Amino acid sequence: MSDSTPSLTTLPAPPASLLTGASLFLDFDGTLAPIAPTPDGVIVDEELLAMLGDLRDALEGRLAIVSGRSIATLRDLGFGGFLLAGTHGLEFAQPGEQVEAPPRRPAVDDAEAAFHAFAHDKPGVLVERKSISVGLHFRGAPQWGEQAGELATDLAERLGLAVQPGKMLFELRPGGADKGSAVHALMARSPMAGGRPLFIGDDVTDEEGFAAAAELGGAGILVGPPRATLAAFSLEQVAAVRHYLEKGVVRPG
Ligand SMILES: O=P(O)(O)OC[C@H]1O[C@H](O[C@H]2O[C@H](CO)[C@@H](O)[C@H](O)[C@H]2O)[C@H](O)[C@@H](O)[C@@H]1O
Repeated sequence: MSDSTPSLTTLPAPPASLLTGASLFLDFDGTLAPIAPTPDGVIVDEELLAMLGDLRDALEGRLAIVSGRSIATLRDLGFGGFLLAGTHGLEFAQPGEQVEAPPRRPAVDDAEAAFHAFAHDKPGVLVERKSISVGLHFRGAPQWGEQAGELATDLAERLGLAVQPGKMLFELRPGGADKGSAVHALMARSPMAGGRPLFIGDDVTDEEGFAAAAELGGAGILVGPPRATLAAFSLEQVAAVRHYLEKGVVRPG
């Protein structure tokens, strides 16, 4: 995050005019889909995919999904036709093309084994195996959150991995990238180059995306209640994001 002073006041809603000429970066969980009790409890409906497809066309291709999910999972969820940045900026893929990603490190397997050892006698604690990272979820058993965080921090130090905090979640992944670096990388090439970056997200991992969008002359839109943020605008919830994005879709007739 940059040194700018974060704001705790309620931010204004984004004007629809921001969508004109935008290069749009969309987070997934908590932004395009409401938070569900478990990672695989999320549903992506056909209507959302169709609306995003229309919006991408209206923006001449300048729409990317930038998520903490792996690209394999984003494709399974139905986003195969979109430009994707996965695993918090570590993976990239153009529609239908191979994923550009670092290999899965043995250290991530070691972390996964340690997470399983921690979770096995704690109902509600869940290990999420991802392509090049691993998550420890405690949404189903919040009382274990503090210990989960201590374990993740300790493992990160011992195994040379980065801790990525999330919503009721700690992930371990290789460092060296974040959603901000993903925005910079994508803005340097087609189809995202040339537009004004607009990053919409809800989680702490989206703050680097807000910062990068602002650095490049655009803005961030925070989804959810006020908090310390580098976003300039806010939308209350997922339904409001969808309503806002629909304003950018040009339909014949
Ligand atoms: O960058 P995002 O697209 O927001 O992804 C961040 C993480 O989202 C997922 O976990 C979160 O959503 C789950 C489903 O709603 C919820 O059960 C969990 O508590 C949240 O932390 C996903 O499972 C992670 O892999 C993503 O990194």
